[in-house]
Amino acid sequence: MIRFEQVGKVYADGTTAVDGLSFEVAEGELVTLVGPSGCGKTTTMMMVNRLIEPTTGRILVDGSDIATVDPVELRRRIGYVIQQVGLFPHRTVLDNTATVPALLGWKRARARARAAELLELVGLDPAVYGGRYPAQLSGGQRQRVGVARALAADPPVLLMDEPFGAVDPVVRERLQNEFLALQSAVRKTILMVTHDIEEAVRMGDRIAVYGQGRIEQLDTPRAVLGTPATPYVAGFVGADRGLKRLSVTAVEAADLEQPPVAPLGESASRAAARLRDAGARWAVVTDGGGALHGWVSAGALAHAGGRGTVGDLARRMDAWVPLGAPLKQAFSEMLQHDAGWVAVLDGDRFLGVLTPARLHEALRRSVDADARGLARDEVAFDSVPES
Ligand SMILES: Nc1ncnc2c1ncn2[C@@H]1O[C@H](COP(=O)(O)OP(=O)(O)OP(=O)(O)O)[C@@H](O)[C@H]1O
Repeated sequence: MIRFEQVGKVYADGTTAVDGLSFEVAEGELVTLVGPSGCGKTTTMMMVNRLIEPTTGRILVDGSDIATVDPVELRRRIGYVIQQVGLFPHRTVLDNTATVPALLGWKRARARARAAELLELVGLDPAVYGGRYPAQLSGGQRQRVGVARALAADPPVLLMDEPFGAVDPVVRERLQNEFLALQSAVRKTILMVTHDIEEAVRMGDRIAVYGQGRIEQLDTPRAVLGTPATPYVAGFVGADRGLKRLSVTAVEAADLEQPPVAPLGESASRAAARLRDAGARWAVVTDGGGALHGWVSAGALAHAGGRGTVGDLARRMDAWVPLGAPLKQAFSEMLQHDAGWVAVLDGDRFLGVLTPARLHEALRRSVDADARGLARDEVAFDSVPES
C-alpha cells in the first residue's frame, strides 16, 4: 500500500511541482497518473522511491514512513520501470534481469534461475534471448526485459514511468495486454505514469487525472469517463469519451441475443424447418455439451435437400469473446472477422451473441447507469431514449 499525506514538492528554484497530495494506492491496485506535460506526475512517482524528497507531508509504503527507511533499502523493495528502460549495455539480458536479486545477495545460480523464470513470464524465451545484449533486441523486447527486471526480486510495489512509451502503438497495446494479464497473476501495488488517457483507462483500476500540481479527479476509468468531476477533466478525457468507454464496459449476459441453436448431430432437414419457422437466417452450432462449434446458414440447410446433419454444413466461428470482455474487444472481433455478430462464451460454453445494435444498447445503458449512480442491469433496456 502507498499512502500520500498532504505531500508537496517545491524545487530549489521555487517551482511548485505538486501541492497537497493526499491519496492511497491499495494493495494489489494499479493507479495510473495521467495529465499534461509538467503537471507533476513524475515528481509524484519519484518521491515514492526517494529519488526526489518531498518538501512537505509524508509518504507511507506498507505502513512505514519512507523518510525513516534507508533509500537503498527502500529501492530494493520497489520495482522501477522507466521508458528508456535503462538496461546495462554490456550485460546480457539474463544478467540485466538478475541485477536486483544479485544486489540482494542471492546466490548466482538462484538469481539466474529467477531471471530465466521472469523472462519466460514476460514472453521472452531465456534460451533464445538470455545471452543477448540489449542492443540485439527490438524496442518492445527491451521493454519486456525492463518489466522482468523490475519484477525479479518480487517487490510488493512497482513504479512505472511511461513503461510502454517507446514502442509503436501496435506493440504498445500488446505489451499493455500482456502486462495486465501478468498483473492479474502477481497483483503488485502499482503507480504508473502516462500522458496517454487511452493507456490510463486501459491499465488503471483507478485513474488520477492531474491538473497543475494537483489531482483533479481520482476514480475508476468508468467514473472519470462517465462523470468527469470538473470541466478540466472533461476536456482532458476528450469529446470522444463515449468511444473510450468501450474499453472499460464489459459484455454482460443481459446484453446478449439468443439466436436459434442447432446441435451438431441434428438432421439438416429438421434444423432447416426450425429456422424457417423461426424466420431465422442462421443458427449457432454447438456440440452435445453446449460448447460453440460454429454456425450454419438457413440457405445451406435448405440446399442440403434433406440429407446429412448440421455438422456436415457448419462453418467455423472465429468471432467470439469471453463473457466480461470489454465491448471494444467484441467490436474489434466483429470488424476483424467481418461478422455481423460475435459469440459470447463462458469457458467454451456458448451463452448468446452480441450484435452491433446490442453493443450500442449496452454502451448507452452503461452511460445512463453511471449518470444515475446505478448498476447497468438496473437500467431497463427501453429507458434510454433514442439519440
Ligand atoms: N529539478 C527540478 N528543478 C526545478 N523544477 C523542476 C525540476 N524537476 C521538475 N521540475 C518542474 O516541476 C514540474 C513537474 O515536473 P514533472 O517532471 O513532475 O512533470 P510530469 O507531469 O512528469 O511531466 P512530463 O509528462 O513532461 O514528464 C514541471 O514544471 C517541471 O518543470
